Amino acid sequence: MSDSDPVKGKYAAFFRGCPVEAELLLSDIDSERIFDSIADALTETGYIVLPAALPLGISDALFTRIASFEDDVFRPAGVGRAAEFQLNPFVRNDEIRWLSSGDEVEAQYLAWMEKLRVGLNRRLFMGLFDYECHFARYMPGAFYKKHVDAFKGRTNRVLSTVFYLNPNWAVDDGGHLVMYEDSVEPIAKISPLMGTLVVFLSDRFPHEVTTASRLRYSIAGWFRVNTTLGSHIDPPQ
Ligand SMILES: O=C(O)CCC(=O)C(=O)O
Ligand SMILES: [Fe+2]
Repeated sequence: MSDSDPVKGKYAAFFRGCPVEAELLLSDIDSERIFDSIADALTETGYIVLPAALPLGISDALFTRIASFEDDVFRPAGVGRAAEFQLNPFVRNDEIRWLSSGDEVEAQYLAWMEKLRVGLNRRLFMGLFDYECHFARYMPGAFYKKHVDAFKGRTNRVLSTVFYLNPNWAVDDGGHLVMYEDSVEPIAKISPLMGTLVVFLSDRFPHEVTTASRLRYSIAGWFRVNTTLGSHIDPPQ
């Protein structure tokens, strides 16, 4: 716990002697501030890049987990949902594995995203209903061509997240997330560096993953709104 931070400093004396509770509470104070920044950025520009949003222990554990998976844990990623799902290796050739709360480490990531969901609904009334996410592994040479995660009015995915798990990534390694808005010029070019979290409005920013020269790990996820219609319970779109 650091006394130099004004908010932490204020509570430091109070919590001296009970470090576990203090750290837990302080990490909540940290995440509330991060949720403020995310909410402000979504209102102002529609996206944010945060170099170290989650507690370091969670990033490290997620990296250890994805790096320990055998090859057969991953499935080739496809394009389109449900009945429209198809493999299209000319568009993307990464491999994925969905997260589930059955694993302790994955549960910690999902729990942080649940706090973010509640935090954003409270601040922006976004009506975020649930969250789904998968690990992604891009082998050297893999890419994901320019796409949007959601088409306006045709999807229940409203907010995209990407979290990177690549220690010591160099600019020359490629594998950038390149984001566009209205023009052909990119608005952002993001290195997939360990601990970086990107959050953006799903229907607003076409984006691509450029070819990487080394193995690239990430967790891509989407907050969804509930689009239950009549007898169709939250249909996939
Ligand atoms: O890994 C990334 O940087 C982005 C991945 C992506 O765009 C997606 O999975 O939809
Ligand atoms: Fe995407």
